[in-house]
Amino acid sequence: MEHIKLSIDKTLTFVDREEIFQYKEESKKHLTALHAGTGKGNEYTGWVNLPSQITAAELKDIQDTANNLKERIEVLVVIGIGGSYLGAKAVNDALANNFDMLQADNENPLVLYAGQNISEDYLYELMEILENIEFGICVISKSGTTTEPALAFRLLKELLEEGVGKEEAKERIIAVTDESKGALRTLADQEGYKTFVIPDNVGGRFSVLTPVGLLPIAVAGHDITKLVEGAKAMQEFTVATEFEENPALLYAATRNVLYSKGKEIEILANYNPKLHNIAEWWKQLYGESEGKENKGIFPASVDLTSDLHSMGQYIQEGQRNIFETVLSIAKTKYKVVIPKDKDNLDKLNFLAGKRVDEVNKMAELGTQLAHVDGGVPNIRIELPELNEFYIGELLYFFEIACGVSGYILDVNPFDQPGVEAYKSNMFALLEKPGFEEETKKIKERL
Ligand SMILES: O=P(O)(O)OC[C@H]1O[C@](O)(CO)[C@@H](O)[C@@H]1O
Repeated sequence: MEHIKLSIDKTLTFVDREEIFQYKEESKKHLTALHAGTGKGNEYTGWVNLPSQITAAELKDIQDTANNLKERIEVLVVIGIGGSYLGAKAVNDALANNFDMLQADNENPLVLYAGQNISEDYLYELMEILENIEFGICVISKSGTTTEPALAFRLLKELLEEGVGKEEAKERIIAVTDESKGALRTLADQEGYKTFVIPDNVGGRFSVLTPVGLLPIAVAGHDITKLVEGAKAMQEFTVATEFEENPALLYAATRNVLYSKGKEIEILANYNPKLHNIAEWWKQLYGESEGKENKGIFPASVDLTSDLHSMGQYIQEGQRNIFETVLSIAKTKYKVVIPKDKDNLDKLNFLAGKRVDEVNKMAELGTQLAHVDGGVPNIRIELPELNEFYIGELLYFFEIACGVSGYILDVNPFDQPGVEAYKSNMFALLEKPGFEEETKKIKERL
């Protein structure tokens, strides 16, 4: 079976293979600890075996719920923030037609997102559109108490109930949350919504292969069974494969060696706009997992070749504290051949007869060589093609590599204590009951 491929060859003018290979035993130990649940933050390692544990009955329940929604609605609004929406958006955008919104014959509901910001204009414009559309809501929050999604849900629930009545709204609202805790669980039980559970031992950023990601992906019409199969294939591959050929262990080790040499920023680059939100998901995964105790690689991303005309200058000649990881798709879905032009005013006839993808691939190779020459080590990840199976492999690959990498860095990759600071300031400023002391203190600083 073909898998996604990792190449570290273009880091080897910056680091020795031996420096990477010295992590062989350590990274294997960390992989074992993740599977055995014996490492730091082990109460949140339930995602490690998710792909092999998810049952056909669970997938069917998700698919049936998606099918039921599809019969009632034209738009599904996924309400969630961070890990409660980024995975679904990443997969949906990777697999959808680039111009999905304009496709009149789309038989699947359009998936939109809310609760991932607190912009009044965003919510106003969304509600304005939804007023004339048959819509449903999938509200997702593991804690069930996060302000952004709770606020959006309060508004959209009211809009939906006003539009179709409380009974029909109940059929169109699905809640994904904790089994027993949190305000969303209480509300969902009280209102009688269909619910799915985010397991206690799976943190938000590792939850894409639970109903958090799978339900919105199924509603958008993508094959969740194939997605899980891909993740399972990568789970098995990473367990069975020796370090030298193991993409996850090699990626974790290589990025840590680069980091130890001052390469503090990793840029995830793609050459296909459909992968833009894979990078957004990846940024939360690595940023929240590793950025703590004053340590961690800063995860950034670019869309190429677009950003070669904006960020390209910096990557080529700016501070030499970056390395790049390139996501490449071997085979396109469609074929577009460049035509010959009799006047050739644009001087592009030398490309006539070639596929657009050949140009894209040469841009990719040329950029990689230029960046390496400019002092930017390059890692390359190749997907044979963009489909559910290989996206599933990619998601699991990044997750398991993240766990190993976090352990090499010697942090707990599964907590995110730093996220609370802004929340407590915001509540103090908004004078939330219970924050009286904080309110007094923060007001003195203004
Ligand atoms: O699903 P929840 O509990 O609403 O959390 C959403 C996001 O907020 C965070 O907890 C950070 O505040 C992320 O880790 C998480 O993905």
